[in-house]
Amino acid sequence: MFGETDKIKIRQALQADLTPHRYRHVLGVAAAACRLATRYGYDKDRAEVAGLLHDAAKQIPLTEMQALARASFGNSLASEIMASDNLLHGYAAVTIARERFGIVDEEVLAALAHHTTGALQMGVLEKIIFLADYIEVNRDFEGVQKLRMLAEKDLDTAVLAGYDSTLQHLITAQQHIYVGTVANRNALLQRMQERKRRAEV
Ligand SMILES: Nc1ncnc2c1ncn2[C@@H]1O[C@H](COP(=O)(O)OP(=O)(O)O)[C@@H](O)[C@H]1O
Repeated sequence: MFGETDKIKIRQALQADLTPHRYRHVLGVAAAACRLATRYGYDKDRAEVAGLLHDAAKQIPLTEMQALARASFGNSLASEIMASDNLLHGYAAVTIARERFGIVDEEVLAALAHHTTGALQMGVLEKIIFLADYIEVNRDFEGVQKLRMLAEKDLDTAVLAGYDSTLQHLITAQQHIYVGTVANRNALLQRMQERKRRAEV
């Protein structure tokens, strides 16, 4: 479990390492994660720590990110993830959390790893951090208000809308799409549809 001292130590380290803009975003994600934890009955301290650390590797050069990710995941990550700082920084943050801050909480570590790509199956904290990253107070993009509203109503519906928003953005910007995200989005959609069908019979 995490106490105030742990959180202060993490905040100080991040403030020293990140740009003011990135640090503000990190504080926003931690605050949004706390609110979602309260809403969905999850431990607030664990949500706050995961929110604080999700971008701990964001400003590290790609080659260092790759070494950090290898320290926790070996050669198990898709080559597309390994080649992109956008996709890799969450996986690299796992090693920073473990080695620099002594974090062993598997749910916190999974939430860091999957906050950009999502995963085929995500637990509550993974969903909270994935969403908090979109809806934190400093974010301003088309559709953010709808995402904030959905996040209050239903976690899965909001995560699905988060995936869709990123995919739509990448298509509009004519950017490469890592297909793992599409598979993760489809797996969630299928589980939601099965749950709905079961509720109807
Ligand atoms: N499937 C994907 N394929 C390619 N780029 C992606 C994919 N998913 C997310 N991204 C991009 O990765 C970047 C980092 O996203 P994210 O980690 O959610 O934000 P942040 O690091 O600001 O918290 C964004 O520019 C996003 O568009």
